[in-house]
Amino acid sequence: MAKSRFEYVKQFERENFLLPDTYLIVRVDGKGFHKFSEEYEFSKPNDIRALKVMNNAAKNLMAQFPDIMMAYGDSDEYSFLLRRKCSLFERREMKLVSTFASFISVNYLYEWNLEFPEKQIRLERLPTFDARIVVYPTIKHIRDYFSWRQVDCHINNLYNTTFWTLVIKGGMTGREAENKLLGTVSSDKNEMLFKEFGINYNNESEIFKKGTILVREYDYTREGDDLSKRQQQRVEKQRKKASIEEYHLDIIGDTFWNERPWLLE
Ligand SMILES: Nc1nc2c(ncn2[C@@H]2O[C@H](COP(=O)(O)OP(=O)(O)OP(=O)(O)O)[C@@H](O)[C@H]2O)c(=O)[nH]1
Ligand SMILES: [Mg+2]
Ligand SMILES: [Mg+2]
Repeated sequence: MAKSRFEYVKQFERENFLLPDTYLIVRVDGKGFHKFSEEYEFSKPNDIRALKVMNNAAKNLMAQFPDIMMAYGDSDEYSFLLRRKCSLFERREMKLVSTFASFISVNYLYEWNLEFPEKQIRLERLPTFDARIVVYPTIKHIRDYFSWRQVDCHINNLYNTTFWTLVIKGGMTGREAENKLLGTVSSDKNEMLFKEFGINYNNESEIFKKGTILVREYDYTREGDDLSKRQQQRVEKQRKKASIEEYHLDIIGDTFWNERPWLLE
């Protein structure tokens, strides 16, 4: 094909092919959801319907890309684990990051319209998401990564639950509640909720306390380099057909990982 004299500009493009044989985690996060949640009047501290929108958008993403083995989400964020052998977009970083960000944004809007037909999204505040991708070499990193996000969910949720209880039930201003919580640890907040408001934090919904785990569940066949082309295609097909299950587990710990060896194949 004849090249135009302008074609040389293409040489300036750069591509980052992510390290092969490593786990990839893509994390998406809603842009300015503090404002977004105020504008569309999310319940405080947690809006179960908004979480459902987020979870459904993440499920759509998993259904679209069978290389996503599992995902974890809370608040306005989701982390997706891509399998070690993933060759999606030839592991091109920019392709992966931009596709995930745009896919989650449009799916969030789509799912929002199904869940909240009464709350129309306005052009001035559309839901948009950023995305980043991190390469991890070992299973330990992946397990620690998901524990990190889940602990973060717990810490934020305990804080938000106490903060909004002080404001809504305790009649404090935001500033007053903030000051009261300054320097407190988990046990202080638990005690505050219980003693002053009769709320046992343990009885709060699991989805709020522990976040949501989405898992691609299927009959496990060991993969690896030694599979024939035919076997590989069979495993590939299985992965595509696999069901995507939603859990709200106490901890993403040993039992979770040991029961699902294919996630970290
Ligand atoms: N009331 C309410 N607010 C929520 C809920 N989920 C998320 N949010 C809001 O969304 C924010 C998400 O936090 P961040 O992602 O750190 O902050 P952000 O405002 O999105 O800012 P950037 O991510 O930096 O663009 C929270 O701080 C809350 O204000 C919810 O269920 N209810
Ligand atoms: Mg955000
Ligand atoms: Mg966030």
